[in-house]
Amino acid sequence: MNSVNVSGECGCDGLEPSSGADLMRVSEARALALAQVAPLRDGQTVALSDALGRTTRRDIRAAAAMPYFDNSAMDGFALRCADLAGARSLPIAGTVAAGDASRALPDGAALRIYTGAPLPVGADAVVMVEQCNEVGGRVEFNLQPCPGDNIRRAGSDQASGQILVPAGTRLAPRHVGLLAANGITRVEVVRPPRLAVFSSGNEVSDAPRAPGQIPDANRPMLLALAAQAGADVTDMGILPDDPGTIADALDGLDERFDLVLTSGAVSMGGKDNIRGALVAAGGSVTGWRVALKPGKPVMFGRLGSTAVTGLPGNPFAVHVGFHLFVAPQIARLAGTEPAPFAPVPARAGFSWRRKPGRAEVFPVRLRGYDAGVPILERLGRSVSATLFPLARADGLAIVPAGTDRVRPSDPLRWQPFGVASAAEDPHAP
Ligand SMILES: Nc1nc2c(c(=O)[nH]1)N[C@H]1C(S)=C(S)[C@@H](COP(=O)(O)OP(=O)(O)OC[C@H]3O[C@@H](n4cnc5c(N)ncnc54)[C@H](O)[C@@H]3O)O[C@H]1N2
Ligand code: MOO
Repeated sequence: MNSVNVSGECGCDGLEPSSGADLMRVSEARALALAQVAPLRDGQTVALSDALGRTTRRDIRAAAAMPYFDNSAMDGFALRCADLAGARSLPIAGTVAAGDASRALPDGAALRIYTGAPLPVGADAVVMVEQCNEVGGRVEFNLQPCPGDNIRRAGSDQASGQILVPAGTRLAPRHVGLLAANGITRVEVVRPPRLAVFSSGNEVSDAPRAPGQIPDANRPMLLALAAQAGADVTDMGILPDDPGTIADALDGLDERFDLVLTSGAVSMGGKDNIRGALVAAGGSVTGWRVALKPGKPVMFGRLGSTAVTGLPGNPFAVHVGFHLFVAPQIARLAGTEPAPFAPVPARAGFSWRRKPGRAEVFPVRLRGYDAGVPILERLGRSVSATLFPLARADGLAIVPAGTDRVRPSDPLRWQPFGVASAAEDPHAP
């Protein structure tokens, strides 16, 4: 891991270019990114309707066994199996629907019952309506039921006191559903990490007019990525290429934010001021430059107790840096286990000769499946300044630093963005 001295203690400014040999490996950089943050301690209680994407602070336990009461799994007829001995039909004594109070099953009779209705006291089976004929106030059964048929027993899903959702879970719609099913309307969650997003560069503008100016791609993208990852995001605008102004903007941010994100001005150019400005603001640079393409000049640092992550300016490098380093930082702050990057196995559907030395992340499209394994097509030409190939990708794939060649059907690992659009899985139901 390379730690960049920017304090001046060695008599230099510590910002000289370093050789390729001291680039951090991606795994080292990720560990360093995570070391800049610690799980937040403060919690808050929110309504279940506001809990999506928030992280549970404690185990949430079931207050009662579920289902609450014995009930019917089908629309049909509830009966006592023994009453059918020697008979094929029973008189219908009435109807019990979901929402009705529990009632008793008269001796030698059946009750019409609907799904979810409480099982009548004395009944021991439900026969589906499809397996019955109703004739003049009686029901004829086309099969001999067994005790327990089509009954959902009280407590058969979960016991009282059982953990429904463990601490450290980022709440997804399925968790919201389970908690709602248990009558839970408020949950204790971790305060969302407060995250500040800056862009930088004299050329970057929200309303480009002058020649040489370009629209800001990184700030809107980072705000969207961070919000999706569960952070409480603040748009801090665009910093000019001026070290003093950047240092002033960073000064004091540690009191307001858990993580500060910048993009641009972290490489070798005369205007690449972020590292120096962080030090001038009283912070420190804990690592810089990763053997990663795109995203080599990434900087990790701290300002008081706040992590400062400096992503490069090139927009695709920003996207990649977010997934590899910032998403894990947000997860750790929020108290969840950071997910591994690109854990899904796939195979190449392309050939590619490349210069080894840096791990490379590239946009891919799912072309199809071979015996259930995704076959990926590589998009774009490894240009980190463009988002165009990324926008039509199904995910990101990664090759290790030593890879100089990828042949068709070579194994790869990838990170799908969600449901892939194009390909049909022959193994799909
Ligand atoms: N001599 C070297 N030059 C460069 C190196 C190197 O190692 N030695 N690294 C290259 C790599 S890799 C990258 S990535 C870039 C990153 O440089 P910076 O982080 O300093 O970024 P900038 O120079 O400020 O900007 C790079 C590029 O991105 C555009 N940009 C910046 N911010 C935005 C934004 N918010 N929205 C859209 N586009 C943005 C900027 O205009 C530049 O074109 O450095 C290489 N150079
Ligand atoms: O990080 Mo740069 O984007 O490798 O070109």
